[in-house]
Amino acid sequence: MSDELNIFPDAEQLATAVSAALVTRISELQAESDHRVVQLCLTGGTIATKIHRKLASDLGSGPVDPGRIELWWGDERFVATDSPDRNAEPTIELLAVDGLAPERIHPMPSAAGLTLAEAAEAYAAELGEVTFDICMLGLGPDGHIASLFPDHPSLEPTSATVIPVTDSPKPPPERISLTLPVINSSAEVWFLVSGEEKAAAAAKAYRRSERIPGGRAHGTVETIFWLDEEAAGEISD
Ligand SMILES: O=C1O[C@H](COP(=O)(O)O)[C@@H](O)[C@H](O)[C@H]1O
Repeated sequence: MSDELNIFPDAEQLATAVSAALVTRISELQAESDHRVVQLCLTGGTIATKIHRKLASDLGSGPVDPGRIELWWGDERFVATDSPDRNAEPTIELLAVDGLAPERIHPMPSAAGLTLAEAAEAYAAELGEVTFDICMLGLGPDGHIASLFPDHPSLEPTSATVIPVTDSPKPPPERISLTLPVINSSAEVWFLVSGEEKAAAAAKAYRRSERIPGGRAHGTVETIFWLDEEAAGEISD
């Protein structure tokens, strides 16, 4: 298990680099065999949205076969499907790349018909035994990843892969989240962090401080920190 740290001058350059690196990594994995489907878990958040914008054009014009990518989400806000607060739907709209297979796109359920607990169970059933090749994680200034918050019941040890989250300290209060065991079963975890307000959390995550959720997440093969200079401001090697 190894760590890599990549720092870029600003959020724009960070987003460009992450998108390009994703395209490279996905195409390497797909080159393993004609049938290789890449399991990619996306995150919500500000820097992720910038990356998805770049990815929309990079995926459509590069060596990747979009039909052999399976898309999952690390967390979701349990609100209406058309709410701007959702993580998945705005991303799916952005990533309208020819060739992406609709049956391989797995947004978490929205608040439409199911209770929060039922929605979490439904996503766990959909996910089954899937292991992510790459799990992307945003990081909050408080050190949260997905919808796992510090000093909050969402972080209690569990054998579940997906949990309902209530009383989220960050609105909206009801969410669905992958848990640490499933995140940490990913081959690669990529942290995406931008902005000065996240510098302390980024340093703690990089130092693997158990005090924040971000410090407890890692890949089984590799953990890559993608930061801009502001977010990297408190990391000293
Ligand atoms: O609420 C959330 O926040 C985090 C971080 O978002 P950011 O806007 O501070 O970058 C994100 O990773 C998570 O998916 C999202 O639901």
